[in-house]
Amino acid sequence: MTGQILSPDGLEAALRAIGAERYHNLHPFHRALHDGRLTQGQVQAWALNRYYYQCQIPAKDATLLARLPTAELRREWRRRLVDHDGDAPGTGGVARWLRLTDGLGLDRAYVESLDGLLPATKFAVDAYVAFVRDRSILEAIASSLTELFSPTIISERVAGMLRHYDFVNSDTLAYFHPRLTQAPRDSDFALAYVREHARTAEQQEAVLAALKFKCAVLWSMLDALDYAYVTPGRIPPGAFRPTCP
Ligand SMILES: O=C(O)c1cc(C(=O)O)c2c(n1)C(=O)C(=O)c1cc(C(=O)O)[nH]c1-2
Repeated sequence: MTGQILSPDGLEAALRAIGAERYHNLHPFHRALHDGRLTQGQVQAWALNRYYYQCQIPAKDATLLARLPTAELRREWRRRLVDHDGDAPGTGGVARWLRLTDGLGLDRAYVESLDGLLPATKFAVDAYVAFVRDRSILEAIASSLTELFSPTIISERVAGMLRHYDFVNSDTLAYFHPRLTQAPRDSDFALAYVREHARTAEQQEAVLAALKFKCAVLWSMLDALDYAYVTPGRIPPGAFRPTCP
C-alpha cells in the first residue's frame, strides 16, 4: 500500500485489521489466564508485572498532555490522568489495580517497589512511554488505539477468571469494570482524531506502524511472562518468585 492514500473508512479498516491479527487477546498466556489454566502464583506474576504498565500509563498520558497544542485536546486528554490517578488518594485505576494485587495475596509495598518486575516488562513499558514522548502527536495518539480492542478482552477476562479461579472475586476484579466505558470513550476520541489528521500516505503509514508498535509492546510483555513463569527454571535473577502454588 506504499504511496496509496486511504479514505478515513479505509484507514479505520486497516487499523482494525491490525488489531484482529496482533492484539494481545490472541497471546497463549492470555488464553491460559482466561481459561483458568494458570496457578495463583502465575496469576500473581501477571498482576505484578502489569502493575508497571498501569502505573506508567498516567506518566505516558502526562507526557503527551504537555505536548498537546490546544485547550480542547488537553481537556480531553487530562481525563485519562484522572481515570488512572484518581482525584484523591485511594481512587482511580492504579489504586484499583492494587486492590487486585492485594486480593491475589501480594504484598503491596513489594508490588509498588517494582523490585520483582521482569526485565522485559520494564523495557516494553518504558519503550511505550518513550514512543509517546518522542514521536509525532499523531503517532502518539494512534498508539493508544489498542484500546479499541480492550473491552472485548476485558469482558472475556473477567468472566473467565470469575468462573475458573476461587482466589478472585468481583471486588478484586473491580479495576476492569470502569474500563468498559472509559476505553470506548477514549478510543472513540483517538480514532476520530486519527481519521481526521492522518491525510497523507506517509501519515497513514506512520499511524498504522504506531498501532503495530503498541501491539508489540503488549505482546512482548506476555512473551516475557510466558517464558519466565510457565516452564520451571526460567525466572530471571531478582524477579518475583511465587511462593503459593
Ligand atoms: O486489560 C487489557 O487488556 C488492557 C489493554 C489496554 C491496551 O490495549 O492498551 C489498556 C488497558 N487494559 C487498560 O486498562 C488501560 O488503562 C489502558 C490505557 C491504555 C493506553 O494505551 O493509553 N491502554 C490500556
